[in-house]
Amino acid sequence: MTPAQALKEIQELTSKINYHNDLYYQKNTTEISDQEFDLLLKKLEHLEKEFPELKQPDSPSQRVGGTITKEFANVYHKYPMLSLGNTYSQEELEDWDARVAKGLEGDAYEYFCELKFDGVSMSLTYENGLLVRGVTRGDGVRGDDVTNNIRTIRSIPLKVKGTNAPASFEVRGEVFLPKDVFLQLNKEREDIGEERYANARNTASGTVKMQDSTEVARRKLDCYAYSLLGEDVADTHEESIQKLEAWGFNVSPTYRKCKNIQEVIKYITEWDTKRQDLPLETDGVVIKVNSLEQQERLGFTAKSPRWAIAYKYKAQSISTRLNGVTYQVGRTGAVTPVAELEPVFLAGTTVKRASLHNANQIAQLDLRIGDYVFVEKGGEIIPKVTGVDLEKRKEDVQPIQYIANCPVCNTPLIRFEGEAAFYCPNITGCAPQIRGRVEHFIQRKAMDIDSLGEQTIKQLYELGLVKSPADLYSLTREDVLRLEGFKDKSAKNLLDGISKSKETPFESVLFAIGIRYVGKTVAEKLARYFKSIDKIAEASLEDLLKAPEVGEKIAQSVYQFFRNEDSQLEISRLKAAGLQFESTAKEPEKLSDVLGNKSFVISGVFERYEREQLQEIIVQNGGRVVSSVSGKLDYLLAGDNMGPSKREKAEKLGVKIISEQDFEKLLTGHTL
Ligand SMILES: NC(=O)c1ccc[n+]([C@@H]2O[C@H](COP(=O)([O-])OP(=O)(O)OC[C@H]3O[C@@H](n4cnc5c(N)ncnc54)[C@H](O)[C@@H]3O)[C@@H](O)[C@H]2O)c1
Ligand SMILES: [Zn+2]
Repeated sequence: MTPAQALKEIQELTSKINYHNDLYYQKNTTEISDQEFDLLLKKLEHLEKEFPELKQPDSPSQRVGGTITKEFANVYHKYPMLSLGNTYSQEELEDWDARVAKGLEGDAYEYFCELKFDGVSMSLTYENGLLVRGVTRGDGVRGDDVTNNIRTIRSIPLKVKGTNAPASFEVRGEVFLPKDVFLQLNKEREDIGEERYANARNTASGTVKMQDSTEVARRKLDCYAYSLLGEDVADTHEESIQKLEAWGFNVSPTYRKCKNIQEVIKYITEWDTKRQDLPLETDGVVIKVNSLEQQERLGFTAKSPRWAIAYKYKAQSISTRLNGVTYQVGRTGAVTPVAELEPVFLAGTTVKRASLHNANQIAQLDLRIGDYVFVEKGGEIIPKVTGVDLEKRKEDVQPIQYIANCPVCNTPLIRFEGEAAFYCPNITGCAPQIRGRVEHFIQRKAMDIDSLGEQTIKQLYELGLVKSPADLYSLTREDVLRLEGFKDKSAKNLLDGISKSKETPFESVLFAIGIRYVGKTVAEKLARYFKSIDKIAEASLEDLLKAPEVGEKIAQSVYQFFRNEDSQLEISRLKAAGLQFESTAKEPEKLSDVLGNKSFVISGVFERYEREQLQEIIVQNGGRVVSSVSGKLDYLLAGDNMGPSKREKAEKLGVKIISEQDFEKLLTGHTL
């Protein structure tokens, strides 16, 4: 290769890798697999070694991939947070072992193996036994201070156990979303018509950087601790891990000390299949030299330690024939394409179907029936199609024509602006949408009618007895006895269950009626704020936006829902059936008008009040709580750890920024 060719390639690789780094770390998405990414980086490193003078100033081989954000305060790391060198091959692992041996000049050494947890790394600082800071890796030198969010993670001790921890130390750990939590979260999102999250890692990373800690708490993040830093804290990594366990940190019990690289390889082989049963995603094994003194001797490169390496498992992928594409219609009318495959054995199970994200993905992959496609198993139960084996493509294969009509009711499909999915707009006449709405309605978090299940709903629909949730309330004993397997007693049970649901409180009813984007939390907030369905139905877009946590998307959806004739009819029938459409929660007493209709945005954490308490106090005293900073806002009530971007915006717009103490002054009638 000539230097000119090398330069061109180095420049191209540099900008390509930087592009994917930006997607991965800033936008929490990916366009290529980790393995492809790692291959690009290897290529670049290789070329840079051969032509060191051509290395670009922004080379990704010299820096940790992430960056800091504006939404959080930035903190310098006491010890830089680096990346890990990685390999996918046993041979390279043995080369690394040889380099370690050479670096240690013949001294004996041991390894310590841990699984490579796939989440986001976190630095946790403890002082006098208390958690004082949680900071993201950021660019490795500085990270985002996300302490408030980290405090919501139950497995991270706020106070360490025992009395023998040093006065000051730092713990490194991986924050992750357990697989089951991730699946549940996606199920809930699908249920209210939100797009599914692509994978658990990206979702964990996005969650850690959310502005609202109460929402973070609901997401149920978890954390595994894997390193301890401080002065004279331990002699070996093993000892650090034992201390972390003793102090109450959550350490994955999957680690093992290994005498040599052969034992390491045994560990790697063993966990390749066993790791599938772990509660979280893992993508490899991290191998560390056990002695901390030896770690120090081996030192670091620009972006990773020489005393550790990540052995990454190749994604479990296989190629098989795409026999066809079928389409599923969900409760919200969203159409999901499914790949029908020539059955193939992959990672312990036979795979016949795989998910195709949406029409865009089919076009992007340029999929054709009869193609050989690569199928990959990630954390999801259903495998996904990741690419086409072009070498095996036959000449006569035709591009896939995405369907134009609903596969169930034949209504022409529509697409909403800015969304990738196609929808069947026949809300009241399309079977899976109708059944899905009833299933949503009866679920535990909604009306909680456990005497009804999917099968019964299906039968009720097929017999023409239930076409909407309201129909449930006019079912008779005779109707129910027509269902297969129902006798006197079971029929009575079913009807009693339906009847009892009339007592379900308003906020659950509001969730049950299935307004798009209105999940349980939002329903609770709306119910609390507006008090009755009539108030919500009358609310203008502007009124809706004033409710806590309601943004443009939710406001639009709620507004449209109540202007739709079918929903109006359904609500009036449910009202007639006797469901609860008013909040019975006690009205917060009006205490005064001292805040004179002034508007407040609440941000950050407060010493003496919870956020919700502040909201209540403001309303009780004649003020209003709004969700975003604008020129019309009267006060930004700022607590600790408020995002700098909010502050900046308020300053720019000339909005008064007030403290907790200022707020108390306002309450006693002072002006500021
Ligand atoms: N697909 C893409 O477009 C894309 C883009 C950028 C990065 N990536 C992926 O991210 C990787 C680079 O990310 P990186 O620099 O964070 O490196 P890395 O994720 O490969 O390794 C370093 C990280 O491993 C984590 N880790 C998990 N378990 C650990 C343990 N037991 N001990 C120590 N650390 C542990 C830590 O969070 C640490 O920060 C790439 O190799 C690539 O796979 C993919
Ligand atoms: Zn349809």
